Amino acid sequence: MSQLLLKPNENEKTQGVKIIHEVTKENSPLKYVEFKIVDLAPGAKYSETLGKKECCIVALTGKINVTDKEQTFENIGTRESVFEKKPTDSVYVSNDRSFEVEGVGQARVALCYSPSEKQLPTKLIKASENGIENRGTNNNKRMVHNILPDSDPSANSLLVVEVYTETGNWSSYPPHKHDRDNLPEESFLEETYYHEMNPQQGFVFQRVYTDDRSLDETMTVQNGDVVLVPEGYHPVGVPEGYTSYYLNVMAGPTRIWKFYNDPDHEWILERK
Ligand SMILES: O=C[C@H](O)[C@@H](O)[C@H](O)CC(=O)O
Repeated sequence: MSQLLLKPNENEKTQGVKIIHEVTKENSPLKYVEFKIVDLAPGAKYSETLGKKECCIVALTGKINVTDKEQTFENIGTRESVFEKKPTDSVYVSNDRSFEVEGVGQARVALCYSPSEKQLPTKLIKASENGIENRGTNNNKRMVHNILPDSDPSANSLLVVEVYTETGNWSSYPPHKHDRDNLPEESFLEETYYHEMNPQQGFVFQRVYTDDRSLDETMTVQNGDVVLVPEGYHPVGVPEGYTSYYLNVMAGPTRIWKFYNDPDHEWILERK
């Protein structure tokens, strides 16, 4: 199995707190992005102290209370399933702060991390503040919720977005990459994908590949899997009958999302 494909692995940290995914600089090829999926039982609490990194706490499903010991945000979260296809609430917490997340009911939380030196204000990112984009044409259509885009100055290096791709469509397509620190042509952003499928037994194909094909992995990705994108193009194809969801975390030396399309496939953008 590809080293870039991570299957969910339940690790009960404390009673009612299960770590489903934990991607760190120590256990992955990534140097900027770190990521966790945490399941919280009602009343269960997960806490963490951040060093020189920032965190976007995404209420994926269910409701949570979040505090950074100075502010508390209660009952945040808008959906019981990501496939309700509505934006959710998130909380940004900066470097050198602590936070605690409590499950109000059963909840799944994504913790999205990247490097941060200059402490910024803790911020509730309300669902209603997510920019919604409908991208693409033909069978390349997808809906994007911009949770923490590069147009939002609330973070130092972190970018967070969620994407819905319907039956028989492709997203992160035409294949694009952002693996060179070469602005204005291209920015270098590592990326993680946290995938969900509806119905749950579904799968998508995701390819991660470089121009020289020194990296060229095509993965069958299932519900709850994480895909790491240290470099390269990273298109996703969704089979007939299924809806794909993924949460993207991106970070690199400069907080700009400037991607470069694979020249072999960029022509599809010219179609009417
Ligand atoms: O680089 C960003 C990720 O590949 C996705 O967020 C992608 O942009 C989603 C899409 O536009 O299809």
